Amino acid sequence: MSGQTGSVLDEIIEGVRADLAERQREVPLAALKEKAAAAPPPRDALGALRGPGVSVVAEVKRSSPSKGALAAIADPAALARDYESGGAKVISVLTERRRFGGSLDDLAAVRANVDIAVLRKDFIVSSYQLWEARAHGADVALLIVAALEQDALVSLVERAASIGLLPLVEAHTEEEVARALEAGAKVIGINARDLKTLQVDRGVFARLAPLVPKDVVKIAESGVRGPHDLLAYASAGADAVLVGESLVIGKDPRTAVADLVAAGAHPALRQSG
Ligand SMILES: O=P(O)(O)OC[C@@H](O)[C@@H](O)c1c[nH]c2ccccc12
Repeated sequence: MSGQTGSVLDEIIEGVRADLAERQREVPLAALKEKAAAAPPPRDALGALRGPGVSVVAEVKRSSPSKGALAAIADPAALARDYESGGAKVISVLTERRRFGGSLDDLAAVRANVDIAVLRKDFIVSSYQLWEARAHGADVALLIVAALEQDALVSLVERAASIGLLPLVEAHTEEEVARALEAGAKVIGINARDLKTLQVDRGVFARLAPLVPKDVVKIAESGVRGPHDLLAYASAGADAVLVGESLVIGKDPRTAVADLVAAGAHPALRQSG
């Protein structure tokens, strides 16, 4: 590290901006727009997330800033197919390269090999990245409140929707939830991990969920080790959970997803039983 005082998030975004500038030099926006026009039409991710039970969003993630290397994932499409056959409703693909080991090629490979909706998980700071997402077949794009000024958040939420992407707006604090709602988010992810410090606090979801109106889909993100964490999030009001690490480090991702899906199928019954 350089000895600067920036948070982990600041450092990640600095790298993202540098990589983005390079891609922008290589691929003109007009070319991306043409590619987006030729991409398969967006899947109904909102419908999938609102479906019965707790939906599972399963993530393709090779490494993370907190843990370093997690799994090699030589064939992201095969992993995504396992997730899909285990009952995942959406596949999340980390496309950030420096800290998470992902790429747009991973996104395209996953898109070509599953039928369900696909989320581009990255640090989106520019509408160029939304066009990239759609051009590589994404149906959903993550927008992280902590990474964006409010004006930028508002315009990226609108732009995402206008190009057919469902914006998933991520918050970690009360103020960020308010900003997400202000920006018109219909799907809010509440991340248990503070991206500035990388600390996980699974209690964040239960504290923030009551601030989100009923008609807004709530996704509990990070820290799901297995069915009992899913049930805890479900009882705090989660419509869906987003799970990465525990799936990629396990031996059998298909069964791991299926176990989560089974736990989420009848949460109300399980809580009272
Ligand atoms: O691996 P976990 O603890 O199951 O977490 C998955 C997901 O929530 C996490 O990867 C994540 C949530 N928000 C993000 C924003 C950027 C990068 C990564 C993330």
